[in-house]
Amino acid sequence: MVSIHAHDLHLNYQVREKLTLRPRDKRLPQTGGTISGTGAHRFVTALDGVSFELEAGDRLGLVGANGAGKTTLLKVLYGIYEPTAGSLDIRGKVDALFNINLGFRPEATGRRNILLRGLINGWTEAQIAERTEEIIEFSELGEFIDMPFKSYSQGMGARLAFSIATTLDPEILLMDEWIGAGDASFQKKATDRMNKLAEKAGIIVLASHSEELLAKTCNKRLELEKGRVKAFG
Ligand SMILES: Nc1ncnc2c1ncn2[C@@H]1O[C@H](COP(=O)(O)OP(=O)(O)OP(=O)(O)O)[C@@H](O)[C@H]1O
Repeated sequence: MVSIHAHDLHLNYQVREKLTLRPRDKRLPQTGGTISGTGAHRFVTALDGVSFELEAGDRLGLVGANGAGKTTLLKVLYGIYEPTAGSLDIRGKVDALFNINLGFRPEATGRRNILLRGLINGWTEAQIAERTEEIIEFSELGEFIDMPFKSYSQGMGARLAFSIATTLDPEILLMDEWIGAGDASFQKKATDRMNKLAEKAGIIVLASHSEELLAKTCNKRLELEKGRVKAFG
């Protein structure tokens, strides 16, 4: 059974800076985490005691102002960053759709990128071959699937990335504001597919600034403010 249990997660980024004689600006920033320390020991606290639990079927919407910590939390859940403190227990295979173009070869065709992307995600060639037609069909890219990825528009890239990431049955899918790139008809299809995925006992975590999208897609909401949980429910 898939689940995510996060308890009191902290994440500090260390930011090395040259020493300057400039006085520090004492104004509190409106956006971003909390800055502390000086010189080579400056830190940004991006996550500050974040706790929540998700079970199979949950679709969590992550909200918060710019710099509130949404992307950082997704990266901690994906294992890119180790939390500075706190505990994280994840059951299930995690896939992520962060930057749409990340992991795509611009010179390779869409079809070849399906194979490469699938291999990176740990699928066998046979598994990928079995699903390739379904991926192409869902993406509605038609003949463009045999054109190089660099000839795609942003929305076309988003269609392909989403189709690959969701066709290979992820157990836990993390997404960062990707969906805005798709047009209205694709967003509708994508929302239906995410609902089906979540019904198949998966977990979806989606960071977005669109309340409308989150209301359509998610059953839970976690609001971050300066790295702290402002509301969860
Ligand atoms: N690599 C990094 N080094 C230092 N600080 C960082 C780094 N990445 C993010 N931060 C800081 O961590 C805090 C949280 O950033 P994060 O990208 O998680 O915010 P976000 O909620 O995703 O914002 P947005 O809505 O703008 O995408 C910010 O204060 C940011 O300045």
